Amino acid sequence: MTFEVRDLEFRYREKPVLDGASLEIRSGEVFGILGPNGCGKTTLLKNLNRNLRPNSGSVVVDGSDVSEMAKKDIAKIVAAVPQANEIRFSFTVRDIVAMGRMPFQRQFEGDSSSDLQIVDQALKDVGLYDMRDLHINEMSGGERQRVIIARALAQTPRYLLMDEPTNHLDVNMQFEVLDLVHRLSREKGLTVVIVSHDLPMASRYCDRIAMIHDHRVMCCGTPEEVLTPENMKAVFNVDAELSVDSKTGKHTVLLHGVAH
Ligand SMILES: Nc1ncnc2c1ncn2[C@@H]1O[C@H](COP(=O)(O)OP(=O)(O)OP(=O)(O)O)[C@@H](O)[C@H]1O
Repeated sequence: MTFEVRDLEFRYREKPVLDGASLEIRSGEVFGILGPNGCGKTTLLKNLNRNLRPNSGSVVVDGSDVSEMAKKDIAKIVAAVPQANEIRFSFTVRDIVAMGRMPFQRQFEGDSSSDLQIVDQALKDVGLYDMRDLHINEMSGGERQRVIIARALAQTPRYLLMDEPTNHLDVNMQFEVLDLVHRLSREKGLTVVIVSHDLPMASRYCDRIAMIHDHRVMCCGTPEEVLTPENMKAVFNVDAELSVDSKTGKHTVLLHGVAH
């Protein structure tokens, strides 16, 4: 089972963003999409679940072209955690997480007991079970972010798309959230696609990384293959190196500064 992007071209009106982007995301991996501001990471992510449609090329999930699938069928397989989590109405946390079950329900059908179990598990997974009856507008930015992650988990997806998921989170919560999705990937085979600016976090958690540069996938591979000093200089103009954290044995990126 894979998520494939084949020779994708995407323009906003006349503005070319992606031109010939191709990659393959493998089942069960944590896959990072990195690149500088404005290179098209969010645009690529939105093409994966047909939030946007490419001008040419295709996106194929588990053998099916997403352009030929019903939105509801895509939502049964692919859940998204978008970047901005504006929720205008005052729903409770539980109500919002329960929205993740909608692709599996008929119109006007209520939550079944198995839906409720899945919702409660998602709330526990993100540490919000005790806050389930609060209204979303009573919560902090980081707590809201976890509500949106729980809603996506309640979709019981095979693929979880996360756009800068740790943006509003303090460092402890960044580790909690990334540890959680990493564990779900290992234990339940969830495939996680993360758009990020955080090179140390990406190198620590991602099995493979795609670097977007000059409208295409410049390189794709393991952190060792992609996060070379040469690539980080070429793409971000920084002097940086991939290193192994002596305490955890995990990858990290040492950022020395602007390249000269
Ligand atoms: N709705 C839109 N209409 C027109 N141009 C857009 C739109 N959304 C994004 N763009 C432009 O397309 C380009 C790619 O945007 P995108 O958000 O995909 O980049 P990104 O790599 O995710 O950026 P960042 O790291 O800053 O979040 C940018 O130049 C952006 O200004």
